[in-house]
Amino acid sequence: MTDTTTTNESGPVLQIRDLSRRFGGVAAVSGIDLDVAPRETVAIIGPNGAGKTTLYNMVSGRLKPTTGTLTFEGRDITGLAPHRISRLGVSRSFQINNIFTEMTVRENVEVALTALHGWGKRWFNVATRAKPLQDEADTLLERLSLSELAHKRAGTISYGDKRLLEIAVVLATRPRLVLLDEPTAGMTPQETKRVTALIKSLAESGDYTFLITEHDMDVVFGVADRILVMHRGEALVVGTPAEVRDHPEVRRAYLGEEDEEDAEETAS
Ligand SMILES: Nc1ncnc2c1ncn2[C@@H]1O[C@H](COP(=O)(O)OP(=O)(O)OP(=O)(O)O)[C@@H](O)[C@H]1O
Repeated sequence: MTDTTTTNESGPVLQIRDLSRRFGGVAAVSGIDLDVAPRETVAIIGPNGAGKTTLYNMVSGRLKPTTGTLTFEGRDITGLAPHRISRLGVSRSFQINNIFTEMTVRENVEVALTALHGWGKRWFNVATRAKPLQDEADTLLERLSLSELAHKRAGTISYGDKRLLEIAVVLATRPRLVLLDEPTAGMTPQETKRVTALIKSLAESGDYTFLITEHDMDVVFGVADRILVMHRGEALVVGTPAEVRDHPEVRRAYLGEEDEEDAEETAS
């Protein structure tokens, strides 16, 4: 059996144990074990219907597990509501609908920062005066390559930039675990390349811990420290990109469910 856990001196950020979810007779996720260490980037991949979304939705609280446990920083979060899990420090990207389109790019980040600092509705007054907050917003915009768009209305920027802004907003809440759900979905190849490089640099900064689902294998192999490969609800293998790439069962799972050309791309 594959060991899908890892040990870390300071303990895992996220610990998944024997996690399962059934929908009637369908075992969407079965007996998943996974540890995500601090500052690690773990990607979940697998063919269509493998159970990635179901697993991801259990971690964020959108779905309750049928059995098993989820532990975040030593605390049992199994079955907690999404907002409670989020308040504990697990932030997920929302695919753009957490962006205020009428506000500028910078204001969007400032709103998220004021929420973090607990200034609530006074955000605008505070935001226009508080230098540390502005500096923090600038730093985040710079990290996401959005500085040049800081004064543009968020509704007017490109799709790829909106996704980056959305990541900036998520990071502004200083999450200790960031869930990115298909961060490059719907992007042009150029946008995908740019976003992949940025996620990689954020991951390499050592400031964040990421759990990512993604269909694009170039993105996955470009950013992940470890990859969990799911197949029919189960963990087929977890390992480094090199281990996963060379794993015969992974090749077979993809070869079995995709056409040969796709599978070769996946494995290359
Ligand atoms: N709400 C639901 N009700 C019934 N069955 C479901 C439900 N959600 C998922 N399933 C089933 O659970 C299995 C896993 O689905 P899931 O969406 O988690 O897979 P996935 O790996 O995310 O697939 P994809 O890559 O196509 O998004 C599939 O057989 C799917 O049909």
